[in-house]
Amino acid sequence: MSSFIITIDGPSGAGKSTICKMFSINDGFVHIDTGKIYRSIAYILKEVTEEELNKLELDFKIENLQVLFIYKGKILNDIILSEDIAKKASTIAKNEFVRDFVNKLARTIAQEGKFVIDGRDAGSVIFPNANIKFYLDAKLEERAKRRSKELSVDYSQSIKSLSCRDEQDTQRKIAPLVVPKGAIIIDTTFLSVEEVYNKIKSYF
Ligand SMILES: Nc1ncnc2c1ncn2[C@@H]1O[C@H](COP(=O)(O)OP(=O)(O)OP(=O)(O)O)[C@@H](O)[C@H]1O
Ligand SMILES: Nc1ccn([C@H]2C[C@H](O)[C@@H](COP(=O)(O)O)O2)c(=O)n1
Repeated sequence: MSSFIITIDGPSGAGKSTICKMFSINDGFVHIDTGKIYRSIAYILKEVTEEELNKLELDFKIENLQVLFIYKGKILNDIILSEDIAKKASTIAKNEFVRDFVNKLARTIAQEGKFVIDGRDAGSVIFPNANIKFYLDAKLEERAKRRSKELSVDYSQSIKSLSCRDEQDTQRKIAPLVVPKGAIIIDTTFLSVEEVYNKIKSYF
């Protein structure tokens, strides 16, 4: 069994999922969004305990090169996009047992084929031997602008919730958001989506 793995890490709103989707459409990579696994757990479980998580039957299927996360027959991907779910996801992501669950699921999915995987620790912890690693960044103000446009929420509210998540995601003890060893850093603040994609492609 063999797989070709690209990891893309970075803070919320840096443009990771957007670029991963382009890799699916243009280059045939299966996209695994590890944030969606954290969000699914946050959405399903009222209280996230190790016992509840061990019983959790979170299924997945790959459709059109996207990994869909399924609970009791319901696809969760499009109903876990709110900033409230994201905040809860960021909070539960501090737990070691939650991280172990997510890492195991991501590795199970990426067994054979071409995968582009985004998150906070995709290249540092989940796939340290990835074929190529990227770290996308952007200024907080630009990320908040993007997020408030996408979710139709107030800009100052976006600034608040993104800074709170940045703080939690970079300061936690286990697998904090870092630039993975060997990752190529791209600041997307002043780049269009196409410019970011072309820059990444120039490294292949
Ligand atoms: N280079 C860019 N220029 C302008 N807007 C962008 C750019 N990249 C992404 N966006 C927009 O910013 C928003 C956030 O992008 P995206 O969801 O890809 O970020 P992300 O890094 O995956 O965030 P998260 O970790 O929260 O999932 C989207 O609405 C997307 O269309
Ligand atoms: N590899 C990952 C992916 C996600 N998380 C946590 C931290 C994020 O704030 C939250 C939601 O992620 P998003 O969908 O915004 O990418 O999930 C993490 O800790 N590690």
